[in-house]
Amino acid sequence: MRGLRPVAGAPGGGRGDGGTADARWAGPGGTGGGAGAVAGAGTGGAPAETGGIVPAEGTELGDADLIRASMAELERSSDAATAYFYALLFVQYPHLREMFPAAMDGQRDRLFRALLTAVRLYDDGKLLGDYLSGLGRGHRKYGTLPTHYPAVGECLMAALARYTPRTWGPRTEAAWVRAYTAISQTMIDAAAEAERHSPPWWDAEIVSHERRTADIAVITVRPDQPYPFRAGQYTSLETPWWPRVWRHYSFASAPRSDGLLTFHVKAVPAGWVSTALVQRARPGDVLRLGPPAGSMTVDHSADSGLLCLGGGTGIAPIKALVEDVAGRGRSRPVEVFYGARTDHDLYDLDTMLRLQDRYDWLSVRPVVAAGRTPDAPDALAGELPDAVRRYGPWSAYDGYLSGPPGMIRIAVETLVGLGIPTHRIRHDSLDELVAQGA
Ligand SMILES: NC(=O)C1=CN([C@@H]2O[C@H](COP(=O)(O)OP(=O)(O)OC[C@H]3O[C@@H](n4cnc5c(N)ncnc54)[C@H](O)[C@@H]3O)[C@@H](O)[C@H]2O)C=CC1
Repeated sequence: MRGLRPVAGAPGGGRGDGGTADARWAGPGGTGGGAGAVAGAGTGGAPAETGGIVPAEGTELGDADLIRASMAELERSSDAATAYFYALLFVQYPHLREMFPAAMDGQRDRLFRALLTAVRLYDDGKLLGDYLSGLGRGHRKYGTLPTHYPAVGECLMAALARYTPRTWGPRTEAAWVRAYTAISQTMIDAAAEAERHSPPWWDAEIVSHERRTADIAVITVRPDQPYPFRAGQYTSLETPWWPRVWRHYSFASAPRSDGLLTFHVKAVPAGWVSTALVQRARPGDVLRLGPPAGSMTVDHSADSGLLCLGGGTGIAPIKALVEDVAGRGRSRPVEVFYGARTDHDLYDLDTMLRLQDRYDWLSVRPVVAAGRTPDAPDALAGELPDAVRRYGPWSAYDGYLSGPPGMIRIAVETLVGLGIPTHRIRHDSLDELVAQGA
């Protein structure tokens, strides 16, 4: 796999032959060690022919093609395949069950989305490496060990073999074995590296809980150890009420000298974690936080202006970005469009307007989708992307987008149409956002 390092000490001989015949999943072997050999794909075979990982020149593309074709076939039965995968995993390795939430619905989607993301990034070694490293660091909070990867690999191969009958064969299996071995090793290495300087999770006590509307709370926590992160990033969060159910929340402030962290949470229908956080959580309750993630951060080496669109609670990381720019003490135009369904939903408008009063480089424009706006008489009417189109020019700005996935998709199109190239538009992964906040 391009861009991924070869597995140090991977079992097998490393023919790099593009996957003829009998490759078997044998598990990664490098840092952290301990990942023993297992038979693959239910075929009960000999240890792997997986060594080398980066196949000989010319065979890489073959692997990518084989895996993409396999994923395209899998997509049609992804629900059944992931259900089969987990059923097999828990039957064969019952001790792993306790690492997963009681209800597995969301978890099934997560596995499939992670695979899709890895396949989508397959040809971009840097992005793929970053993504997998983040995944590896994030898995520490679940108690994932290097020895767990072969079990997952074995069940994944079995699920692929069963649910992709048209594309499955020795070459595809070999391609998957190489890919999974490289993926696991990258995750294991990243986890081992993170272990040297940070805990697997942070306990964080709620120190303030402020209900802003019937369904939105602003929650501030004190982590038990210093929590390093950058403005614009997010974390994963677990509540005591829903063990092993983790949800993502963006930090609503830049790092503060008192070490406190703030989140904006909206209770969404059927959102167990968000509803518990808004309705049940109180000061004194202790949450768990995973490591920081996300790359919607400010490039302080540039001078370009920031065009920020924050939809609903998506205003949280935008506020953090504004504080970050302010903290650098340099004037840099920052234009914030803050959208909500109704004026009543502009729960953080006062804070944003106070920031605007303080900084002459900052402009904040509320945008309300629906009807009359007695609570925010100056608000623009319409959807966020439409409002942005009425101003500009924006081609010299970098775009920062935060909010519902539908808004982000349309805003990307809008900003590209207004002359901002995609590489200068930042937002969190839409795959991650789908699971955000629920
Ligand atoms: N880092 C991030 O990107 C963050 C994302 N979020 C996400 O933001 C969302 C916030 O939810 P709510 O407050 O209920 O937002 P909401 O549904 O009330 O919408 C907020 C704004 O987005 C606009 N919008 C929504 N869907 C749109 C679409 N399809 N096209 C164009 N504009 C659209 C609305 O008009 C409104 O201005 C959640 O999905 C949450 O997961 C929250 C925090 C951070």
